Amino acid sequence: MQKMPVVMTIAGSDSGGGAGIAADLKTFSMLGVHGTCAITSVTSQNTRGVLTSYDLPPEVVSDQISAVCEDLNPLWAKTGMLPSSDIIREVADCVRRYNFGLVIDPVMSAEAGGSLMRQEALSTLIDELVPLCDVITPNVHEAEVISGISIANMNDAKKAARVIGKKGVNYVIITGGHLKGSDLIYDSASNDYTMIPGKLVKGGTHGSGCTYSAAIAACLSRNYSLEEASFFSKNFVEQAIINSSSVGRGVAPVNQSGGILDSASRYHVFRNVKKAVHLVTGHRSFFRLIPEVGTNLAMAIPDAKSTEDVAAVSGRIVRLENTQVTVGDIDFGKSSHVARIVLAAMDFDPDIRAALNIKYSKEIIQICRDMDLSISTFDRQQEPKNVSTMDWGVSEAIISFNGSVPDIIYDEGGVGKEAMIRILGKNSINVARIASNIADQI
Ligand SMILES: Cc1ncc(COP(=O)(O)O)c(N)n1
Repeated sequence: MQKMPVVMTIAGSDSGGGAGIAADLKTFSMLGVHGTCAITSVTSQNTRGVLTSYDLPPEVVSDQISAVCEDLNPLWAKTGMLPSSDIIREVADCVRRYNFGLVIDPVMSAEAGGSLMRQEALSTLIDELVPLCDVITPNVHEAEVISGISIANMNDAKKAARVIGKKGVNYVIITGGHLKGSDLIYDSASNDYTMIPGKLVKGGTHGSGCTYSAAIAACLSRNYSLEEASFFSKNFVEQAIINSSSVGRGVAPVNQSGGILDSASRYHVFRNVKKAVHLVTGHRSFFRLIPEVGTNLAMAIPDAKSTEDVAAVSGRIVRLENTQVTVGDIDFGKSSHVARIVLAAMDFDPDIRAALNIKYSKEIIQICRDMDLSISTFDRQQEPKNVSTMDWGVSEAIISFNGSVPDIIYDEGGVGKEAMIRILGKNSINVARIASNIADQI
């Protein structure tokens, strides 16, 4: 039997399942560590805010921590909601007694409203627990409160991080919802700063801070360096935000499984495109089908929303004498043309996720007919101004085919526009096989 790292969260419960121990345990589970928990407070909460909270007696908090530590021996823990000075002191005693590594997420209030910490507890946290921790992960607002410095830009964030570092923390990570999406890591031993670049992603963020600090603790327990842990955790939270779902009427909770599903489907699509590219580049006569503009072969992840979700050959497949070669690597977001064909087809049938373009000739269309492929067409002369040809043409061909996606969509070109055939299918290997069959016959 394999041995999983054990990680503990010391935090509040959120009845709405979005933040606190719910977010932490979901994160631990997604990151392959065994999650344990010590509950500090039971909040009656939903996506619209905290209604009431009931703090557990401090000794019940330390009892839970002891029960976990004396059996499961977690090497890392994270704290979330620590509502009172008494609870913070119990936690500090436990950190000294059991000596686990500690990540502090200095939770002060709920995003949707409601304080999660008594006023007097803040100085206890700073004076008695912060000096015992390895990493603290405040957002900009929390960093302002702890450091007393107001933060408008990266320079202010650096000053605040230094002040917080002086309280006895090894690493301060200021998370960047307000720093244009970038995070700042301050290493107080070497006085170094590292920026982890990011982007502001759209989606629900309830539980994002909890998820981030839980991911850091999980990564550290798997022996990631702090920089690797922050890089990974940032990406994990971005994916959790992008994949959030509005399960209630307030702020949508993040979805920890989003990133993993996304990476898994990207990996699957990447491999599929790679095999498909091998099929056509290894074919003895595929070059005969390559149009002037080159061929591309694209496949989208399920639920693709933009060309970023579609993998293709970055510089297309081109003819080189009597062979065909790829120019550039397979990657997501590198094809606009063929990727748009896929996205347009997916609007009609989400199962059709791959496309490949080849040159047009009457002979090739006849071969397609003989192969019993379904065929539709559009006329470039009819194209309205200010539309994307791929979106418009592909939709036209599908609409005139009674709304279902045919195997082949072609057009005979226009002034300065090369005529083209597109092969569509469920995955890129399928369309590459069809292309190879056509090439066999030409
Ligand atoms: C029990 C508990 N812990 C932490 C948070 C903060 O999370 P958020 O700021 O995303 O609401 C919360 N709302 N509830």
